[in-house]
Amino acid sequence: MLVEVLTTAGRWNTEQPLLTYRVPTALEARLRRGQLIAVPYGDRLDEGIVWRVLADDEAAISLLEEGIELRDLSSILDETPALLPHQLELARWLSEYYATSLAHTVFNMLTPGLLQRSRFVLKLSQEALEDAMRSASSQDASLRLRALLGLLHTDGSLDVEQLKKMLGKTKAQQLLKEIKQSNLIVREPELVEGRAKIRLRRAVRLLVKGEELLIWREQLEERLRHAESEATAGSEVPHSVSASQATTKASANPWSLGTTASATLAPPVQSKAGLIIQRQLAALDLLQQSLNRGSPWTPAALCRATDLTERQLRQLEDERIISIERQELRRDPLQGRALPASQPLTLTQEQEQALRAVLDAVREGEQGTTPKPILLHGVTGSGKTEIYLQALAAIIAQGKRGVILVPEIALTTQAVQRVAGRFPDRVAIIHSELSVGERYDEWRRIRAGQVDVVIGSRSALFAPLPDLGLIIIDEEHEAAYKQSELKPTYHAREAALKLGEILRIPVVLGSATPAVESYHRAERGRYQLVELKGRIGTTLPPVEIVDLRVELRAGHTSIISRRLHEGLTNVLEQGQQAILFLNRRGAASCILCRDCGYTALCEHCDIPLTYHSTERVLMCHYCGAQSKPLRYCPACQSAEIRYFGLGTEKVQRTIQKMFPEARLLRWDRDTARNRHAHEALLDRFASRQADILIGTQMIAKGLDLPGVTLVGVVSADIALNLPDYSSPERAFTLLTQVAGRAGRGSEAGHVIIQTFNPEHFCIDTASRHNYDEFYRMEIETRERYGYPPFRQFVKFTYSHSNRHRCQLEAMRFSERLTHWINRLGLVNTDIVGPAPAMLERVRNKYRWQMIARGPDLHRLLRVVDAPDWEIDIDPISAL
Ligand SMILES: Nc1ncnc2c1ncn2[C@@H]1O[C@H](COP(=O)(O)OP(=O)(O)OP(=O)(O)O)[C@@H](O)[C@H]1O
Ligand SMILES: [Zn+2]
Repeated sequence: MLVEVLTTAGRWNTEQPLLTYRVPTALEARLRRGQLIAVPYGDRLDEGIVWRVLADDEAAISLLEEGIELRDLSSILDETPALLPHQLELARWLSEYYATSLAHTVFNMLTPGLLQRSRFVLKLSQEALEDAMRSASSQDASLRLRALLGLLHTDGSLDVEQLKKMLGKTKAQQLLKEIKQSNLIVREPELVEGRAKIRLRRAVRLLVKGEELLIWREQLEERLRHAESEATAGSEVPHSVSASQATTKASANPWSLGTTASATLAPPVQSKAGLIIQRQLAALDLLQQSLNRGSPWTPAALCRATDLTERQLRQLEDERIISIERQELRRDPLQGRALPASQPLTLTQEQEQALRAVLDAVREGEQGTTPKPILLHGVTGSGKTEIYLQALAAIIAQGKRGVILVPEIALTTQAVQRVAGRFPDRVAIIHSELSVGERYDEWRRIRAGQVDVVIGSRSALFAPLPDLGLIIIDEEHEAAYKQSELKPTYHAREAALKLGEILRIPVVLGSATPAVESYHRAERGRYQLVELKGRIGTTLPPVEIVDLRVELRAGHTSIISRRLHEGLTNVLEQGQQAILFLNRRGAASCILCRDCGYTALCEHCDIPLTYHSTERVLMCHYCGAQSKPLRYCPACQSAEIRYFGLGTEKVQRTIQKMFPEARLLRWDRDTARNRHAHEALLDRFASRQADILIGTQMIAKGLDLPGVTLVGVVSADIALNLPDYSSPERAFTLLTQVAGRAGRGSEAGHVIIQTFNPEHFCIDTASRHNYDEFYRMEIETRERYGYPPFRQFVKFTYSHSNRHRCQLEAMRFSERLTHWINRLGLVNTDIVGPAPAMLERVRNKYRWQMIARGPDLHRLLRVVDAPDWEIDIDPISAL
């Protein structure tokens, strides 16, 4: 039997051929696709993954004919495959579509820290082991070699890298040469375990049970009485805790408090020997109680609780009453989180229909046709989550399992609570803020089939969940589903669609504001569109637009308009809650006329220009065109041209001054650095310990807080003015989602949007919660300018510490691309740029980029060889 293996050897970022190895007969029966194995590679040992198992005849013969000698694989590192067959198939697609080497793609699908490192160790040779005396006193050995021999005698082995560190490179080389000549030490290749490890801890286990335990206890008690009578000859025999008392009435057990303080309840024991026996009895009681509790005692904790020393505890081990062993300690990311159990709700008619659509699609797949993905377009608060939960419950009842992807930030908050509360103990979580160990433990639970649902961020798609029957992507429009910097630059939605195709299972894409691209696909019939048009038991909140130009003209210069001030006053008086939202991204970069709302746009791209203060130019970050900064507004001649920017801190200060009594909570990247901080902030606001929440785009995501009746958007404009073709979509989505946080409870809510651009179609349509109208206008623009989804984009980025070199390489590369476009005869395909990236200088490196646009760029990608360039395929933004 032969196997094709992807190995960790060599450079992952260039395509490596699959290596073929022979399978030793002893391993044949155990070998599976997707298993991690050790293989010889040169004189090293490397880790690999079984890509394909080949029958002898077909492959071996042709290889033998070519005169290729095959080596045996060394061992199976893990019996349970790390990737399932459908995931290997997904990997193949990802690797092709996102132009990333197969090895790189596959190894990046594994849980972090899993892969083992290859190294060499020095060990004593057989000869040296057999004749230790002679080897140690070997005449012709140098002093160093003798010292090393001594070390190996005590330690067994030494890492060659370690030796180099100890001696320095040259001396180590000399010594290694000497080693080679002597036959006392051998150099062996080895693999070292990765960072992901099982956490073990020592635990005390009760070996005897029932009747046998009672007998033991009686014997101990007998010994206790004996010890006592010896110590206090003539006095009354003290009686200690009796067995029946301890087991039947746990609450009355004086030891159940885990301290010896309550020992005074029984007559005091006098002798030292008696005391030890009494403490041992207490330890038995505690162990017996913990049997039904599930969490075992560590020896240290048991000793602390009973005042036994470890030696005294070990006496029980010697007598074979207990054993002290190593047990796995699971690192549970949900530990300590309140997860209120939830029951299925009675669905509304709309929800019922949506659920039926999903389950029909499941059935279709079972009957052998690939079901269409479902785009679940439901307004904010229409109860999409409940549909997901019931769809999952239905497939679980059929013995299948499901994955639900949610935006990163939502993972730390409500989504997890809802899912974990519905399927207690049957949910695993995967996201980037978990520690390597937590992820590893969750990953193994998933792989072992111990969970029915995996909830996670984009990489959760790669968890080896068996019997996958349904994939749900909540908030499918979210940018976080795209991996932009690291290879492969995949979009989780696209990967999920591919998995759905491979497995013939439905993929449900849910959103109140579907990506323009997704809606377009639904229109063209690639997805089945299912809509939820109304909220449950309430209506969408009315949205009021405040024209900041009018405010200014009336002499009101505060960042909080009079209407918003009024709204906040009301909320505070009624004891309700408000959210104030502002978008800080790209702050201080857009140019705006405060009189007429004019923004400077590139004349070639219809995209807002960015001001570069160092060079004092306005620049289009899409095509690179530059122009002089403006002093007067070209539209109304006003001198009120401003660079707009505003931070959460400033808003907080202003609000605090206006409402000194109000309890404010600020939620942004500075106040919530990790998931615990997010949880804490959310808990505080949800439990009404604050009145007003001020935050950036983070707070727009999926929060369901019934106490919130007012949502204020401090400035809608920055979101509109990012120099990117996708910025209208982002602005609309953001405004609609933020507005959707108001009035979700029993009290009616409303929304106030402050803007200098009240007529802007994004603001206008968002204020009417009108997705369809927004979509019509946006798709028309996209078509007119050939933006996605009408053409594919690929973004190429180059960085270099020298600005000139960076620019030069960018120019050269752009010429090469253009050359290839012509050679290949790619129609309707061109290059925009090169231009400096939005953030031109990052960590002391200049960045230049360009965008290739065309109906299908894969032919181009196959011929360009640009290992030094970052290549983002289907970027979510042109910035
Ligand atoms: N059938 C039902 N009966 C009663 N209440 C329901 C029902 N379905 C959902 N709800 C409640 O309606 C509220 C909104 O639901 P949910 O948070 O799922 O909305 P959503 O569609 O995900 O919204 P968003 O897109 O804004 O996140 C929740 O508090 C939920 O408990
Ligand atoms: Zn331009």
